[in-house]
Amino acid sequence: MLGGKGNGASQVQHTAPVPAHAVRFTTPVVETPAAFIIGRWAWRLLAFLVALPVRYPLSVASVAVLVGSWALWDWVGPAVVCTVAVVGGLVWRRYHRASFRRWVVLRLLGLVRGIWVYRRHWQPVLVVSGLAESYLERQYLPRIRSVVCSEWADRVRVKLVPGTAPSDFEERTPQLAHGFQAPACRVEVLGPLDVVLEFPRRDMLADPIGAMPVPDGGDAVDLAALPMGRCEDGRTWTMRLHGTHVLVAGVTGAGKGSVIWSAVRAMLPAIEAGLVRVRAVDPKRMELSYGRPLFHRYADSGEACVELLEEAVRDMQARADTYAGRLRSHTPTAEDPFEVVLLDEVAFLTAYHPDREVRRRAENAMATLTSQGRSVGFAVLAALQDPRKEVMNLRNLFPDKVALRLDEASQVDMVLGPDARDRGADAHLIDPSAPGTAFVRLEGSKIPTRVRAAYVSDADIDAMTAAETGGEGEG
Ligand SMILES: Nc1ncnc2c1ncn2[C@@H]1O[C@H](COP(=O)(O)OP(=O)(O)OP(=O)(O)O)[C@@H](O)[C@H]1O
Repeated sequence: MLGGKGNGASQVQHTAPVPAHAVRFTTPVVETPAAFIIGRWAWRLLAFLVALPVRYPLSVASVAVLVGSWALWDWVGPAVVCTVAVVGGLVWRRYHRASFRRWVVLRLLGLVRGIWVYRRHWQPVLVVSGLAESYLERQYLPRIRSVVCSEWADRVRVKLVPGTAPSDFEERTPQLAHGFQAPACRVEVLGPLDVVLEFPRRDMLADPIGAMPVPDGGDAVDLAALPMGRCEDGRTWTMRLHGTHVLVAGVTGAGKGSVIWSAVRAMLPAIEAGLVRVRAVDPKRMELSYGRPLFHRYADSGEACVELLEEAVRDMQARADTYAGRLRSHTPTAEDPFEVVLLDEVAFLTAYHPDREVRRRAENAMATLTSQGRSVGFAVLAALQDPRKEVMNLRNLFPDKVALRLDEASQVDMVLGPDARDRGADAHLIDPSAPGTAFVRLEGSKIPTRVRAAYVSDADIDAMTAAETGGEGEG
């Protein structure tokens, strides 16, 4: 029988725990003497006091001046110091508002928000969102190193607990944003165990941005940094077009037109000077037809669009032949202008056109332009509503992408790359009432940045075409 002594099985009570080992060694618990604990506290207090003048030089200097003046002149001293400080501050603010904001207002704000918003709620928010680590019944929390306020956001620099990774934070950005009552949270990795959590305080992109000023003259046009609109930190959003290709993706009404027109506007003097030539493919006949006089070539029907693309390919190959063995990069000149191919709703040609032959030829021409055009001064700026592979399998040939409002969360990574959503590029959550808002990866940054394209109105386009045609385009 199974339970019998003869089969070698020992008698075990059903409810008793089964020991993992016959002998268990446990660490002896030694009580720490109180003197050690008090000594450690005293040491930490001393280290804090010694570090104070280095960490907070202005605050420590102010307190020292107040105390010194009080010691020297009784209450008159602090009264005089405070009066001088207040009057000096008012004069400073009156004559140099920007530096006063940077050095006084934003620093004080950082101090107050650091204590009141972040340090006060740090432990509960991190514990509830699952970012606190436990080991041998002790809790380990990432440590706040500093809180710095800019005009639009709080940057909380954090030292991670060894053994954890920045991706733990990237996965919990919604919890952090809600926990600290911010509209969003972005994670930037500075180094090992060193990350910055960026919490926007206000939306610098809430109001529409008027068309950017047209550069003065062809020489002022920087094709590597065309002014397109504004970044969420208030800086001008600039976009490279020379030496790259740009894909602009967004649902209908997301503002693809404003990205295309802002780029054309930023190149206008160079177009007039003959340093840039634009070919426009406009199958919808709505967006680009308005500015026809600005374009070297324009096409709207399926067959004409493909012919335009194939002509661009022939020109590109002819230029590559003349450059072969002589030149390795392109500089725009009147003889060899920078050639831009604008494609509005590229899926019309690659997926929706009923004629399979047109689709095949369009895709071949686009693939050739995007894979060979960069170094010989050909760029493609294409707009697209649906970024899925079935619709546009050439999207990886576009090195730069702009993600306007998208339909689904999964489309964000299709447009901006695999980790874009984890890093806070919530293009699917862009407010439909803020067209032109997008996420882009700026040069030299791995973090997607929120931007808003300037709105180029019909009147602005009229003025641009009038300038090109010497007044005929007006009205
Ligand atoms: N940058 C912007 N700032 C403010 N409003 C904008 C901006 N861009 C577009 N809009 C507004 O949104 C409307 C739709 O924009 P637009 O036609 O550019 O979208 P789209 O993405 O090209 O849509 P579709 O694919 O249907 O052509 C415009 O008529 C305009 O009123």
